[in-house]
Amino acid sequence: MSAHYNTHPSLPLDQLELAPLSTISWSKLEANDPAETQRLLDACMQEGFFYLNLQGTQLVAKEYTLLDMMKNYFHQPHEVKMEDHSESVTDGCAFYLFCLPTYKLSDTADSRLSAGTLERASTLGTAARLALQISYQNLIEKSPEVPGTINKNYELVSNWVFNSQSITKTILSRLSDAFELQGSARFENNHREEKESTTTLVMLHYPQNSNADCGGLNPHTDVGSLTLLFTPQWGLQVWSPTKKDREWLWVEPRPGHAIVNVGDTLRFLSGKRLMSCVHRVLPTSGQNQEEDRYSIAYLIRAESDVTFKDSRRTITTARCCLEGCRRFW
Ligand SMILES: O=C(O)CCC(=O)C(=O)O
Ligand SMILES: [Fe+2]
Repeated sequence: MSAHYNTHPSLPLDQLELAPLSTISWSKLEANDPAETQRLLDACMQEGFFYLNLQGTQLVAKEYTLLDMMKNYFHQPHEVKMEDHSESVTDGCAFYLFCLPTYKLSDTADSRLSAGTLERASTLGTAARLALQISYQNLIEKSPEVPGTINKNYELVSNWVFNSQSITKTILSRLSDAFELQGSARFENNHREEKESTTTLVMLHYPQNSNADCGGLNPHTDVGSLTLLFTPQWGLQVWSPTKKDREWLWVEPRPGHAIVNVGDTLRFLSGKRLMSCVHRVLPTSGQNQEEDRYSIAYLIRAESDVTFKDSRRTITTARCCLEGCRRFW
């Protein structure tokens, strides 16, 4: 099954410079191993990106089943997909064209990029990628807007969301421990399931043959708290925050592992001690998307009312942060 996705058309794999990301063990984190918590903290402070070894978990067991569901969905005729179209990008359950909320580069990210790399951001209006998404809240409330495909695969999708929620909440809790945070200051206590938030599962399709102007995903930091990403395919790059000569490094897809990154909200909630690293997706040949690419991103976001100081030291909320980003694009 995985062979259908695990290709890498014309990338010279032996010549790619890979991001040297740490690998964190989920089983050790779950068992509350103090050394693993320290390694997690180091990864989130230095790179803001790490591999999470999830071998043996339900997410790894079901990854290709979910990818196959996505593949079947996205291969339907345009008119069929448009039945699930919705203008809303934050309220969840939308299939939408050309309007994925790729996030405004935060000021902190901005200063880490050269003008050259920012240029790609301006091509965003014609982006070719498509997304099927469902918010945590709409899913558990079984909102009437839940797209048919998700309703038909409710058990698969809801188990994916619950597992992703539990894993990302545990990571937040370990980071709170590492910072010795107490009570309402603890990160996980700002991400309570019963409170309103825009926590969302986004299933992405980068169509074959989209070219460099509209393919991929422009450089950005994620606006939320943590992103738990699964993809068996190449394309993701991170802007190295540590290398002196600052360059784009490829993130190798690793079977059995998710790629986790810190978003701006968690960066600000941590008083900027955690890093939200700039990343992007390139069409596989650099010019052209040589094959359909699929990725699954679980975006855990703080409760909409949670306040924090942004990079201008202005007090803002997770909700305003997201709305600002949508206006920007
Ligand atoms: O598709 C990918 O590999 C990355 C997606 C991403 O960066 C995002 O959804 O914010
Ligand atoms: Fe992202």
